[in-house]
Amino acid sequence: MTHFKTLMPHIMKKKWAYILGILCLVMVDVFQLLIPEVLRSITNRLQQNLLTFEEVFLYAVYIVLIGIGIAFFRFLWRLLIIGVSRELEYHLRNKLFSHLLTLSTSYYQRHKTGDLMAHLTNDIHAVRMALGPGIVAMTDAIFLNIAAITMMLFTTDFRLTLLALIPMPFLILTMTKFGKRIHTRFKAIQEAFSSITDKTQENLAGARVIKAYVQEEAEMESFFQKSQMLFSRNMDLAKLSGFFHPFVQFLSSLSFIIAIWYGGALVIDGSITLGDFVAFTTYLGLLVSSISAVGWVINIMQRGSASMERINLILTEKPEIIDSLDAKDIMDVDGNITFQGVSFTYPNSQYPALKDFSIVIPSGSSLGVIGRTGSGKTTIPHLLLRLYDPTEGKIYIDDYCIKEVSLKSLREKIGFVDQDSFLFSSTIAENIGFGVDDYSIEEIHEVAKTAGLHEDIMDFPKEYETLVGEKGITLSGGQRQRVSIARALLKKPEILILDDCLSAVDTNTEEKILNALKGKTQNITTIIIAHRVSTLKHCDRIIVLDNGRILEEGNHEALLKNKKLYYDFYQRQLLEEKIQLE
Ligand SMILES: Nc1ncnc2c1ncn2[C@@H]1O[C@H](COP(=O)(O)OP(=O)(O)OP(=O)(O)O)[C@@H](O)[C@H]1O
Repeated sequence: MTHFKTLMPHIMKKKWAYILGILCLVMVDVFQLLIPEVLRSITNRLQQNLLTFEEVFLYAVYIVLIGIGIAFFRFLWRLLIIGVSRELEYHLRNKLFSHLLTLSTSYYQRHKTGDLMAHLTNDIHAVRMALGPGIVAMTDAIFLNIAAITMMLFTTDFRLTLLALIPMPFLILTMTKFGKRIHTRFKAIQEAFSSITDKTQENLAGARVIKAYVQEEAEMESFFQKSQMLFSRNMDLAKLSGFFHPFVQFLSSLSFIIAIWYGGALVIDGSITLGDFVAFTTYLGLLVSSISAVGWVINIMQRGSASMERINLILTEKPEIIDSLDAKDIMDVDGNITFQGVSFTYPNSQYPALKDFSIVIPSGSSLGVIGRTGSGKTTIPHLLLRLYDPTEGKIYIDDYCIKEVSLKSLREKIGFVDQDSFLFSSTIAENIGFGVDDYSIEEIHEVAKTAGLHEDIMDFPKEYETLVGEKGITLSGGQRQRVSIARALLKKPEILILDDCLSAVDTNTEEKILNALKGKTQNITTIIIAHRVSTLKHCDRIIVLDNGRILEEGNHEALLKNKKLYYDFYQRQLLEEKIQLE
């Protein structure tokens, strides 16, 4: 139960709803405990042949009133306790989601999406079940058990009560023993569920690749294996529960056997009345059902606790990249960028992605970055945005060391178009406006025009209101890239970084976009990362990266004269263009 500590502040805020709910629950139990007393009276009056029609009517009224009382208080406790559990679920879901968004990029590298989705669905559900229905069943079990035993002891016969209670310690022992095993098996189910959610998520996201590589059967096979694993773990739990519940019922029925055998004898020898016997067995019924519910309570609490433990693991995870204690906001900046002896190795990687990398990019200038794949190009914006912190060295924007400024203000200054061109499943206008609070449709049109996208959009049936499917699936690769460029421009950033985001457009369109961008980005420091020389040739300065180091630098003409790697890239591009023309 210690795992629920995380929710204590929220639980304390709702303590009155819980207390009132529990009082209502106790009222329901009190009404339930009145029923055996009514039955005792009726049976005694019947046995003595004293029951009149008026009395029968009166007893019927009592039963109806008890029913109304039960219904009324049951409605109230449901509203209060289940209501609170829903609120706690709501807070936990929001807390977990907000926390997940604060975690650093490296966290997502270590954890799978499906796993996190499972936390957000199954685990939160299990916690809610523990804090709502679990609390209800626990209160019921405690109150009804104590009250039923007290009533049995004091209103019938204490020897009969003690005898009927003999199986109860065995019942409790069985339930505690099984509880632990249920906990372990439930945890195993949750893990298998995470794994299958992850597989599903990955396969649906990669549906096109799977089809293109005719991997449907292989993927199905691997999915079936995971599904089989989930099934067999569920079966393990079902087997345990399947044995557990009947066994609990068997132990409880022993109490009835004792009650009928010894209680019957007491009625025959006149020590107790028939009414006492009927009331006693009704109390025993209440007792047994609430003790059996203890099994369910243990089960549900164990599940909730296992889930809360998993959720706590995420909640206690500290983001690696955070604001320093005295972080200040970057105010107006010119956009000078300085990398000073920066080295960086990705977590889980053995090789540095950047080695002793130093460069000064003056404000308003453009820097082209080219290099073989894996040479460290994308790592430059990753470090500048503080998605990761360098292992060595420092990065400055103007005179601000980026580690000493607030992440929010740093990232607000930078417009980054990454290779993935990730789009959300909303309209084109909303995708362009993502991250900007206040924009007009005219501004959206303007940035779309600069990104060479406006005409394409106007051909869509709903123009800017066209819904792009999940991840922009209804747009072409080039259109997705241009939506991402427009999104970055709308931010009006001081620094603009385009990471290989023109690779899916032809060289003519690329030329047009670059020209339009040039007009709009004169005062913006621009970093353009590309594989094609054509994308970079107009940059003020170009660097060629190799193995995380600068191999060459200069402008297009100077680099061509060098006749090194840049020249090779250029020749290759010319050759590719020639082949395409033929
Ligand atoms: N998240 C990561 N975790 C571990 N290693 C990484 C990660 N991202 C990149 N790397 C490694 O760091 C090195 C530099 O990667 P980077 O993405 O900067 O290269 P790049 O030049 O942009 O490549 P490309 O042209 O293919 O985009 C590569 O060896 C790559 O394998």
